[in-house]
Amino acid sequence: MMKKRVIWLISGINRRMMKLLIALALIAYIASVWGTYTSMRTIQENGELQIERKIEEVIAPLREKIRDLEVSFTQKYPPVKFLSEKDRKRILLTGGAGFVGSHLADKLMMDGHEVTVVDNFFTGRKRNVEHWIGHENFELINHDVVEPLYIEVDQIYHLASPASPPNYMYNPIKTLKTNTIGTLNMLGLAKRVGARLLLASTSEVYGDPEVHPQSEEYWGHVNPIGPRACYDEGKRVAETMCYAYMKQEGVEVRVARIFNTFGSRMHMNDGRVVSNFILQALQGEPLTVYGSGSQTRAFQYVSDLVNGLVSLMNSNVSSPVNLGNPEEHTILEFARLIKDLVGSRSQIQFLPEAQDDPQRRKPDITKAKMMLGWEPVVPLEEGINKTIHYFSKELEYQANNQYIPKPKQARIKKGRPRHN
Ligand SMILES: O=c1ccn([C@@H]2O[C@H](COP(=O)(O)OP(=O)(O)O[C@H]3OC[C@@H](O)[C@H](O)[C@H]3O)[C@@H](O)[C@H]2O)c(=O)[nH]1
Repeated sequence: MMKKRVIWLISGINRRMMKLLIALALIAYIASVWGTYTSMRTIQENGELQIERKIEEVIAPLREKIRDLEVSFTQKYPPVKFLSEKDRKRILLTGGAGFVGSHLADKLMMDGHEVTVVDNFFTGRKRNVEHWIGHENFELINHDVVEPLYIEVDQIYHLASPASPPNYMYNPIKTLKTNTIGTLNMLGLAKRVGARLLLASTSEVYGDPEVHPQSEEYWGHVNPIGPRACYDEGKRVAETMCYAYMKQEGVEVRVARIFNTFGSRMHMNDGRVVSNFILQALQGEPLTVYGSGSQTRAFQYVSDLVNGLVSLMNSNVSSPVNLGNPEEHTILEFARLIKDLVGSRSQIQFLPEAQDDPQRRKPDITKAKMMLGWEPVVPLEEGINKTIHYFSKELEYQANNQYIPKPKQARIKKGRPRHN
């Protein structure tokens, strides 16, 4: 009965209806499959979105850190001028990580030159030039000028040598080697590559002067066998070498006779009067005056010296030139001035006078004024205040590193110092 009814129903549907029904069934099927597919997609997309959100949460702070690092990298160096190939010089700076050398490196870098600093780090410190490390115009080489150096340069500022009396007396043979063999090596390099060399000579070539103030014509009054001779005579023979290379080999030389200089980046243990007095005043310890304190000095701020050195290098003056500040003070006056500027209650303590200590010193800078148009511009008090600020910061830094420096005295060490 049932079977008959179905056959009757089917036979009642014509072919067209059949096709329509099949099409409808197909559409229904596709719609249901599509529905399942899209809902699965939504679930999947939601999942993916959540994962992405989670990843973003982790990555965002990292991305920020990278951005900060990129910013700090691009702002890392002090601004540097752009110089054309023609004006940009390749400059070698021996002793460039030291007190004066590092300030000179700053100026030459900021002027847009390519600077190679060479230092053996006896008194120089990496910290003094660390702000240039990685700069495309800057190179730092750990090298002792007593050994030859083979590089290509246009100018050489030859500053390598300990300069403070306790430091140069610490190892007199090494001081002599640095100023003689070291200078010969640098002159040899200048000759080979056709570079101009500026020697950082010193007011100490005038010894304990009998002429006052000291002009470049004065030949000096030096004890050749005293404790200062390693430096005084070392620099005197370095000058002699410069002029021998100039006359015999045609090397272009410049000789700066540098008078007492002070400023930031002087080593805490340097032992020179400015760093000693400031350190003692800041720490409330007695200011140690050697002898009666009636001996005189004239002090220049380091930025003035740096400008003088660059002017001299780029001038056509090949004979020696004094670079110093002619404002003369006794050491006792100087102790009182520093005590006042620090606002310290330190006492002044008189110690035995140092052997062969020059009694009077003051530069005659007529030549520098006339030939270079140079003279110091930083007033003494301004320079000292800047230096006091620097040393206070240094004391904080050292205290954080559990190291309290003590001023060094100008006494020769007992025993046989090492040298090489
Ligand atoms: O604690 C101290 C240190 C030094 N002094 C005195 O202060 C005067 C200056 O002494 P410094 O050690 O600062 O420097 P000096 O003038 O003796 O030598 C300097 O001369 C010129 C540069 O070339 C060198 O930087 C350095 O050799 C000297 O009379 C010295 O005896 C003190 O009275 N007390």
